[in-house]
Amino acid sequence: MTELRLVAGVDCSTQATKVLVCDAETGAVVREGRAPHPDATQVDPAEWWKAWETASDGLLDGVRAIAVGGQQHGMVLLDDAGQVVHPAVLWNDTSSADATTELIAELGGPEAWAEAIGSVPVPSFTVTKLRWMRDEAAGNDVRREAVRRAAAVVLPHDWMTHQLAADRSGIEGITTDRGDVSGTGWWSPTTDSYRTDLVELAFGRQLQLPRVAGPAEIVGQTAFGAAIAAGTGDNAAAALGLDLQPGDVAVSLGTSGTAFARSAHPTKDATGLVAAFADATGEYLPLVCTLNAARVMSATAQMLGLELSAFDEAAITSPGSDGLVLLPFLDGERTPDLPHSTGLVYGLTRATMQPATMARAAVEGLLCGLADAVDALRDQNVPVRRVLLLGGGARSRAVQALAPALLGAEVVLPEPAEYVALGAARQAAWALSGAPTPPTWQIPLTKPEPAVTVDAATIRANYHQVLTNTRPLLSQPYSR
Ligand SMILES: Nc1ncnc2c1ncn2[C@@H]1O[C@H](COP(=O)(O)OP(=O)(O)O)[C@@H](O)[C@H]1O
Ligand SMILES: O=C(CO)[C@@H](O)[C@H](O)COP(=O)(O)O
Repeated sequence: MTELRLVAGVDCSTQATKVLVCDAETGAVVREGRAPHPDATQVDPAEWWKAWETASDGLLDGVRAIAVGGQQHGMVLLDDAGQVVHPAVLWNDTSSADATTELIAELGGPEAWAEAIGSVPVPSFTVTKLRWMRDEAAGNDVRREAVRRAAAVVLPHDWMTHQLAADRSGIEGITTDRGDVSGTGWWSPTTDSYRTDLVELAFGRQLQLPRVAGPAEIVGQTAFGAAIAAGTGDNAAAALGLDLQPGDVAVSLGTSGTAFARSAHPTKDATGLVAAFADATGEYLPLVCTLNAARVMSATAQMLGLELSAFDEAAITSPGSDGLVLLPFLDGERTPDLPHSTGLVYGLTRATMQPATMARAAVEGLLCGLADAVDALRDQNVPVRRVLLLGGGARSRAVQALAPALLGAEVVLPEPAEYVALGAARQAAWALSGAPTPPTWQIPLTKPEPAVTVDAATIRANYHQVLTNTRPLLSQPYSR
C-alpha cells in the first residue's frame, strides 16, 4: 500500500479554529479537530494560537504541508520585535464607524475609494481600524502606548502563518496573500499593489506591511517539518475548497453571511455593497458580507427556549411568517451599512406573536439580507447559475428549504464540511506539488431539504418596506 501524502488546512474563523488533515491527492479528510475562540470582537491573538494547539493536538503526524485560512480584516498590530501590542480588532467590531465616515470623506468620497481599491470601506475594513486606533490614542493610555510601539500591521492569517514558522526572522519576514490583503483597504486589486498612501492617511505614518506571496508559494517550514503555504482569507479559502466555477455563487452562513463568486476581472462598486476582493488563485472574488447570519438563528432559538433542532423544526413547519418581519441586525450591520443598528421586529399581532412564526421570521430575515447580497452581485454582472450553501448555518433544514425561493436560484448543498479549512489544505497540496494548478479534489453534493413554496416576492417586499421606513432610526447611535 502506498503511503498517503498528508496536508493540513486551518480555518482560524471568528468562533473557532478548525483543522483538517487531508490526503493531498484526493482531498479525503483523514483527521479533524476544532477548538473555540473567545466570544468577543477584540481578541488577543495568543487565544488563536491556544485554540490551534488544542485543535491540532495529535493530528499532525506525517503532515507534509500546511496553510491557514483566516477571518478577514482583523487588525493585528506588532512592535518591531514582532510582539502583539494590542488585542486584534476583528472584522465584526463596529467601533470604527465614525472613523470610516471620516476616511471616506477625506479621500474624496465613495467613488474615490472605489477607484483606489475597488471597494468602499465599511467598519470591517482594516484601514478604518487603524484610524480608530490612532484616534483612540488621544484619550486612552493603553492605546496610546500601543500606537507608539506599533511597527507593523498584519491580518489574522498572516500572524498565524508566521507563528507556525520554525524560523521567524522579524517582522520583515511576515507574508500575506492577495486574497486576504484585498480586505485591508490599502491594496488595489487592479494594480496588484499596495497603496501605502492610504496607510499614511489612516494612521498618520507608515507601518511595515507583509510581503504578498504568490498563490502556490512555500513561505516557510514548521518545527514539525511541514512546508507552509501562503494561506489566505477565509472566503477565498472556501472558494478554493469548493472549486467555484463560472455561474457558481457561494453563500456562507457562519458568524458572517457572505455571498461571493470567482471572477476573471476585478469589480469596482461605488455603492459599497460589493467588495472587490481577490481570490487565492490569482483571480478575483467579488463579495458581499453581512454581519449577522448563523447567530441570528442561535440567538432566536435561545430567546424562544428551543434547541437549534427544535427551532429549525418550528421554522420549517410554521405555515408562514404572516407578515412578521425580523431585521436581523443583532450585532449592528455591515450590508446594509448600518453599524449602529439593532435588530427590529415589525408586524406583531396576536396571530403572529407565536414561537414558530418568530422562528420563521428569523430565518426569512437573514435570508432576505443574503438575497439582497446575491442581487448586488447580479448588479455587478456576476452570473448566478446556482448557489452553493455552506457554513454552520447551512445545516439548518429551514435555511435549505427557504433559500431557493428567497435567493431566486437553484440551491445545491456541498456535503457538509469545513470548506475554509479544506481550501487551505488544497492550497497546501498545490504548493507541495509544485504544479501550475491546484490538485483536482471532488466535492460531493448532498440533497438539500425539499424546497418550500413561499411567496418570496411578498416576503422580500415586506422586508424592504420595514427596512426603508426604519432606516433613519437604524442609522442613529442607540444607547442601550
Ligand atoms: N443546524 C444548525 N442550524 C442553525 N445554525 C447552526 C446549525 N449548526 C451550526 N449552526 C451555527 O453555525 C455557526 C458556526 O458556523 P461556522 O461556519 O463554523 O462559523 P464561523 O466560521 O464564523 O466560526 C454557529 O453560530 C452555530 O450555532
Ligand atoms: O468580514 C468578512 C468578509 O469580508 C467575514 O466573512 C470574515 O472573514 C469572518 O468570517 P466568518 O468567521 O464568519 O466565517
